Amino acid sequence: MAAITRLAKPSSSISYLRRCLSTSISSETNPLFSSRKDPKDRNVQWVFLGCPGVGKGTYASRLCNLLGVPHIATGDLVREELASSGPLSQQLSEIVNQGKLVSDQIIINLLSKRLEAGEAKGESGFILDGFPRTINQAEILEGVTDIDLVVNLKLQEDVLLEKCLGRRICSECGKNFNLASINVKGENGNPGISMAPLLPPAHCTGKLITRSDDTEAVVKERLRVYSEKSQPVEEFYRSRGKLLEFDLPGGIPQSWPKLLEALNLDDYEEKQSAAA
Ligand SMILES: Nc1ncnc2c1ncn2[C@@H]1O[C@H](COP(=O)(O)OP(=O)(O)O)[C@@H](O)[C@H]1O
Repeated sequence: MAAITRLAKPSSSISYLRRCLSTSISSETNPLFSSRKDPKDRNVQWVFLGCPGVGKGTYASRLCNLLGVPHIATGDLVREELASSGPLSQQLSEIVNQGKLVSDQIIINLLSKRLEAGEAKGESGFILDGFPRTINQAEILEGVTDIDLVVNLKLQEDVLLEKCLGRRICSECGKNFNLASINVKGENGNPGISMAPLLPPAHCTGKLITRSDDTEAVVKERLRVYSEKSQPVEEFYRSRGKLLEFDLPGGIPQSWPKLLEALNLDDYEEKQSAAA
């Protein structure tokens, strides 16, 4: 990922990226494109798409543990910046708490810093969660590196809202839990869905917090913004033959094995646990 990190350092990273990308230098001679390695010689470069509350973070982080790649969630980068009370903090808090998207420029800068830090630690490959979220971000990413696969997680909208409202985070260990108990009956040929709550262990129970943007009004706005700005990103990757659609059949116990199967990783998990 040297390309993105090197490109995005200047504060005007997007216009800088655009300038670089519009040059007609070939990929062999342009060092900006040196990260376009043969997929055989590097770890996976995947993207997770899906509406707020669908479980991108849960499944992306599990896959990252399995595949040994970093889980890079731009929402986490935004929240870290918010918590740091740095110069961007106030501006970001207003945007996030209205359910709007942060500017592409700020996101690219946060992502670049994260990739640069990872590169310094010798990280290779990634699963991106929550990026790209606009066509502009998708084009920028496409311009600097190869994405092998895009997983599009899907759940019906009423379930998404319940899941966001039930979401809790342990303020000490940072783990995510969910208090919602979902039981939707099948209707009009659509299958029903059940998801058991993901309850915290006793030592986290008294330390649970709710994200400030997980209120009903803000979640509804985030869902609206997703369909306006991020659904076109699904089409962007679909038309490039990279999109894997995955309808979650239930909670983690039902969905995780099916997801591994869809990714042809069911054998991989068995081999990994046998080797552990
Ligand atoms: N790629 C991005 N582009 C613009 N804004 C982003 C991006 N990623 C995260 N954000 C901001 O951070 C907030 C939280 O992101 P995230 O944790 O991914 O939420 P969600 O649960 O809505 O998927 C978003 O509502 C948005 O304001």
